[in-house]
Amino acid sequence: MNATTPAAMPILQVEHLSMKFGGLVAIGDLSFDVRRGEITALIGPNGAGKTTVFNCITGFYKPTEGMIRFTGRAGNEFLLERMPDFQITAKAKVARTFQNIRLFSGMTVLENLLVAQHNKLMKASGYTILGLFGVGGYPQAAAESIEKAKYWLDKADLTQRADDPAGDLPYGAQRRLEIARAMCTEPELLCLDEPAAGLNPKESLALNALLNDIKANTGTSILLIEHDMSVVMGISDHIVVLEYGRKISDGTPEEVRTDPRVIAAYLGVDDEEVEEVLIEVGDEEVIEQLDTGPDTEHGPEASASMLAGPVSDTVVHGNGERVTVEKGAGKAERAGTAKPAAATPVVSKPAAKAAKPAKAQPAPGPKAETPVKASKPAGAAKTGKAGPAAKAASAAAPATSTPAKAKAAPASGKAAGISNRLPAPRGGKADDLQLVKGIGPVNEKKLNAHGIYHFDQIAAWKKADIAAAEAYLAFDGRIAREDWIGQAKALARKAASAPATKRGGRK
Ligand SMILES: Nc1ncnc2c1ncn2[C@@H]1O[C@H](COP(=O)(O)OP(=O)(O)OP(=O)(O)O)[C@@H](O)[C@H]1O
Repeated sequence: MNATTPAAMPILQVEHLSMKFGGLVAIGDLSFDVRRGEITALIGPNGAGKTTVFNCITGFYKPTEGMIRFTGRAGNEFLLERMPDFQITAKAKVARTFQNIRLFSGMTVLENLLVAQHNKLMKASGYTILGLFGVGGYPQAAAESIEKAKYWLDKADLTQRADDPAGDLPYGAQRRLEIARAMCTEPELLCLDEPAAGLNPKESLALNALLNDIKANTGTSILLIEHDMSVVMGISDHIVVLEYGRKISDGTPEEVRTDPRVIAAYLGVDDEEVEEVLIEVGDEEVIEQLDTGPDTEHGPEASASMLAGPVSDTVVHGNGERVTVEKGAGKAERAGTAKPAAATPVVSKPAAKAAKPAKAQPAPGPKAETPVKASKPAGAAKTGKAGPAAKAASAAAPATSTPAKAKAAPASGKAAGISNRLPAPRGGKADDLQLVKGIGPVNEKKLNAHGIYHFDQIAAWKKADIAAAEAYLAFDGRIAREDWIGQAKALARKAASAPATKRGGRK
């Protein structure tokens, strides 16, 4: 088999794709391949253009420019941008699921799988009532459809629920049913839009198993949009990263997870996960340099998309390598807050960095396997790194490290918009805000930078403060969802009654 046989050809070639909505460029000159039989993930921060790419591939949108070439198993070639959506499904055999589950919730699980095969059954009936009464190939097609439905019920671990209404299934099972239903159409390419959204870790594992099974046993190629990095990194062969509608990285999970441009785009994950990714990458200095807050010149005030143009910055790695990083897609940037003074690199920071000798990059291979916690000491053990000493110093004297930020807090006050900021922690000792579920180390740092150090400050937040904090942390609705105020009130009460020494205790 040579490189030009259909089996060796990518199943999908996206070439110079652009999609404009009026003046907004949702996708700009995007090119990437989906290789046959592989799982390709499309990731990026919210609004990066992922769903728009899906909508162009599946015919929901006609792209402004560019070509989407689909090559089937038999060598049949289609230019999807020229086809109506129903033909993309029927002829090119591209199936998709949506961000929001779209099942027939009143039908049983089995019926959902049979309905998916409606076209095939109608064809077998010859589109006549006689077909339904057994004339022609209908009975055989009906039997095959039931067999196929049973097969996918089993694969999706739904056999026990076959007769239950689809709407009664738990969320994770509904997601698997959607995929099983799509698979009943025997697609060559399966496009999944955030299949792990809302799943718990156990359900995510079940989803991974189902997708791996599809890859191993059906020959269906998978293109998925996903924010859940455990799914993306766990099952993808190939990852394409978008930011502001442009491709910023394209490679294996290992290549992408260590790409500073991807780290800058925060892998489309929440702040706590960013920290984990950076620790895994082993280059803590990158986050320090990227954590400079929103860019006022190129940020969301100018545009929610790439109209603002790429924002470049040069990041110096621990090993002395200088890498130009395109920034600006961070959720905080899009939140529309002005750049807080606290976020501006303090004068001492570059000096401290300059003093740091080059550090060895950890070997890429085993690092991916290394648990986050285990990789921490490795980072700290890097040759001659000044960081650990600095960290030790800050651990020993937290009050002296926070005031540096605190001094900057008043300047950032107006931008922050949180009413009860403090210039410094009371008594020089901040509460351990990480005790509030949903506040990780990165968010604690950000809150401190905004003059929030104590549980009672969070407990006293009003609606406007929550909105301001969410804009800064880029947590739409999360503070209310996780009841930070309630948690903080309880923690404040506990802290008030506990001896002073316990206030800063970790979880
Ligand atoms: N029909 C539309 N009309 C106008 N603008 C649109 C339309 N569809 C998408 N956009 C814009 O295009 C940009 C990309 O949106 P898209 O939904 O593709 O991003 P995404 O990466 O899928 O985001 P998310 O992860 O939040 O789903 C956004 O700025 C969005 O507002």
